[in-house]
Amino acid sequence: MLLAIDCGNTNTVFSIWDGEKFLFSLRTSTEYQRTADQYFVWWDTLTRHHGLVRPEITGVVISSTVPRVVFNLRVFTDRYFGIRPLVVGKPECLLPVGVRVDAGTQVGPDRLVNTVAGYDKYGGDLIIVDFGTATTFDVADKDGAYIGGVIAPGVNLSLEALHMAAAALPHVDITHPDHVIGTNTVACMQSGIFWGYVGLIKEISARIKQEHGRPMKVIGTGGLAPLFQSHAPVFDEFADELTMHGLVTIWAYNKEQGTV
Ligand SMILES: Nc1ncnc2c1ncn2[C@@H]1O[C@H](COP(=O)(O)OP(=O)(O)OP(=O)(O)O)[C@@H](O)[C@H]1O
Ligand SMILES: CC(C)(CO)[C@@H](O)C(=O)NCCC(=O)O
Ligand SMILES: [K+]
Repeated sequence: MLLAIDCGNTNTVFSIWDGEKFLFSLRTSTEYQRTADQYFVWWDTLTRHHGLVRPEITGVVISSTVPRVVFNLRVFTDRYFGIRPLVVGKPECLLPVGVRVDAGTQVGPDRLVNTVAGYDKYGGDLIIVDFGTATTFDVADKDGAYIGGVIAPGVNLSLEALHMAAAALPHVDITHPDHVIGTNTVACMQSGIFWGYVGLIKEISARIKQEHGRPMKVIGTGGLAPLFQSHAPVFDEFADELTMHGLVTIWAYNKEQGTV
């Protein structure tokens, strides 16, 4: 079985791929101090909970937006599975799509993985909007190459920033507000964030399409994509677990090329 690990700035997700489907996902906060042994205790408890006792892991693929966490993940996979992971962004990890950006730019591996997944599922000329710690727009060209995009603050980060910077603004959770005109502080903040992001997504997508000059499909993914899509359709499609799909695709490609 393949273990796919997606480390974001907020959360780290482990998913087990049995060759045909994902069996389940485990989510933990991203902390570079977490040791290999701590990962194992967590892993062993939760895989048992899902009915797998010491699953036989034969491959590991990692995408990490936090370079520091990779060290302990490497120790974890080496110590407990005897495996050297394939790490997206490292020179030995080949990508099935091109990357055409300014020389010397370090593209976030999650964005490359999303682009690979998007191209595999939908073909080229895509805008992939991912709601994580940041809200990112990844643009895939006709041939699937990653050609750049947009980085905006994440939804929860924006709410947190309002709370941190203004003494009278509480911590609130994102939700779909019934009205645009808020009649209390929480409703005002929820409206600002929800409708503000709807506007952001529409405006940025429209401008990307104009600049790109060819019809494009807009794909939404990440924890908060369904909330937006269900109340204010801003995507052509919602893709669940797009990053995980990309990790499996990259693993399969490297297997084909003989790099793993
Ligand atoms: N209705 C909701 N209200 C608040 N948060 C939500 C809601 N639905 C999902 N989430 C959040 O979305 C997160 C899942 O999003 P996702 O995995 O795409 O990104 P992330 O883990 O927040 O960021 P990153 O991948 O950058 O670490 C969950 O951890 C949860 O906190
Ligand atoms: C933008 C984030 C934080 C989104 O997870 C990540 O992709 C990242 O750290 N990117 C590096 C810069 C870039 O992608 O251009
Ligand atoms: K993510």
